[in-house]
Amino acid sequence: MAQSKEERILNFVLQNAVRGDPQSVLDTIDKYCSQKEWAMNVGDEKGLILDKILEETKPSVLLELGTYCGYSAVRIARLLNPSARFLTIEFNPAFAAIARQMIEFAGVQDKVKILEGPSETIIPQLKKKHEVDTLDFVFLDHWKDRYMPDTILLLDHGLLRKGSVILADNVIVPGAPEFIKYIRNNNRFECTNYPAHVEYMKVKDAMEKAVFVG
Ligand SMILES: CCc1ncnc2c1ncn2[C@@H]1O[C@H](/C=C/CNC(=O)c2cc(-c3ccc(F)cc3)cc(O)c2O)[C@@H](O)[C@H]1O
Ligand SMILES: [Mg+2]
Repeated sequence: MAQSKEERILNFVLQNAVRGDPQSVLDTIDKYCSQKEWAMNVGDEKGLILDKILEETKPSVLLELGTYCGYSAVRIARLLNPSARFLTIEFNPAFAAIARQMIEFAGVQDKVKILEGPSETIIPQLKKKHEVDTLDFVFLDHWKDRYMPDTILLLDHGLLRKGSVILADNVIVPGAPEFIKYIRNNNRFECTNYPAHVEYMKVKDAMEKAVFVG
């Protein structure tokens, strides 16, 4: 069976990165995706914005929507303290399998748990089935038309508390206009925009941080 792009990225990492070294996994994915095949990883420029916000927030309980190949899961997990709990939701089984191998190769498997399935099904299960009380940090990087409904779902299920940080990728390209309209006009969130570029391209993009004020 012909290999998928995602399998090619994973194999390039397995053959070129250093096992147990998350930074080498990130650098190797970025090298492959900037030189050989573009892929929708958050990348290093927006990744550094993500790193800075994580270091400011120091979250203990985190959720990511849209694992894909696991680049941002590795990026986030490498900065967490051992007691932190990080859940990432992915509904494509092939991508989840690749991400699992990527996370294990990077050596961060003890900090990340991949939950396979659609976010709208899993979010309502987080409290009872996954023993989550509230989330300190949420990274939105899945289908862009899901950012708003899933944010509302998080609110409806009492998963946000005063100070919870939501960080959304791609608010310019591909764009998440209804999410931006919703979150910037909702006085329960304080929003900050972080201009950047689409990963591995010169096209302008941005990330949006929304802090829940309770
Ligand atoms: C049902 C809810 C739900 N539940 C669970 N998992 C879900 C899900 N909905 C989606 N997934 C998974 O998330 C990932 C999708 C991510 C979608 N991301 C972009 O489309 C994107 C595009 C560009 C770009 C494309 C073309 C350009 F020209 C420029 C930029 C750049 C970026 O950074 C981008 O993130 C996949 O793994 C899905 O399986
Ligand atoms: Mg993205």
